[in-house]
Amino acid sequence: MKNQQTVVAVVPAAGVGSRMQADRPKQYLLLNGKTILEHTLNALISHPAVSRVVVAISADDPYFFSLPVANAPWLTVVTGGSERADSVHAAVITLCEHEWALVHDAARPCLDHHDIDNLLMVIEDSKVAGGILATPVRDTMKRAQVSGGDPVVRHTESRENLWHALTPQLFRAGELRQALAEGFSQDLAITDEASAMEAAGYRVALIDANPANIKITRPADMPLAAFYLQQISLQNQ
Ligand SMILES: Nc1ccn([C@@H]2O[C@H](COP(=O)(O)OP(=O)(O)OP(=O)(O)O)[C@@H](O)[C@H]2O)c(=O)n1
Ligand SMILES: C[C@](O)(CO)[C@H](O)COP(=O)(O)O
Repeated sequence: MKNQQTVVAVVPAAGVGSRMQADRPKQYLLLNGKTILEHTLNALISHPAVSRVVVAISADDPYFFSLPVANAPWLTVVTGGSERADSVHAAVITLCEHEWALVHDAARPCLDHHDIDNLLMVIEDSKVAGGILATPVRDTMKRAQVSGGDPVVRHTESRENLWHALTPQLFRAGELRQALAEGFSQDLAITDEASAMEAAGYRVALIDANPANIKITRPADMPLAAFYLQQISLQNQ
C-alpha cells in the first residue's frame, strides 16, 4: 500500500521554554553557532529514511522565518497549540494515514542516527504499533510528600522496569491522529505520543537509547548539550 514505509519527522517547536528563563523560547537559543531547532531539524532530515519534516511553531513566533532552514523544500510549517500534544496533532493531521510519524522534540538536538536506525526497526515488528527511544532509570526514585513547605520524601518508588521516555516516538500517522483525538476527548494528560497510544490499547516498544539525547529544559542543560553535539559531530566525521 502507498506510503506504508514513508517516514515523516514531526517536530513540536511551539513551546515558550519557561523553565529555561531565557529572553526567547529555548529552541532559538544558540548552541555551537546554530539554534537548537536548526540542530534538531538537521539531525532528522540528514537521516536517509526521513523524507520530509513538519514543524509546529507558535502562531506569534517572531524567530522561525528568519532562519535559513525556513525555506527548505523538505519542510512544512504548521501552527502549534497550547499544549505539546496539540502541536503534535496539528502536524500529524497533515500526514497521510499510512505514513510513519517520527515525532521528536525540537528541544532534543543531541540525536544520533544509530538511535533512529534502531527505532525504525519497529516498522517491521508486527507485534507493536510503534516504539519510542527510552533509557532505563539509573537513580533511586523518590515520591515527594507535598505539604506546602519544602518537599520531603513520602516513599521510594520501585525503579524495576522503570524507563525515561525520550523522543523520537514512531507511530503510523492515522493511528496516532486517532489516539490523540480520543485522548483529547477523554481529557487525558498526554505528555508524549506513547501515552495516547497506550490509552488507545496499542503495544509500544521501548528502544534502549543513548542517554545523551537530553531534552534541553533548564540553563544547566546547555553546556551539556553543547558537549554532546560536539561528540556527535566528531563521530560523524
Ligand atoms: N504548546 C507546546 C509546548 C511545547 N512544545 C514543544 O514540545 C517540546 C517539549 O516540550 P518542553 O520541553 O516542555 O518545552 P516548553 O513547553 O517550551 O518548556 P517549558 O515547559 O519549560 O515551558 C519542545 O520542543 C516544545 O517546543 C510545543 O510544540 N507546543
Ligand atoms: C515527550 C517527552 O520529551 C518525553 O519525555 C516529554 O514528555 C516532554 O515533556 P514536556 O513537559 O512537554 O517537556
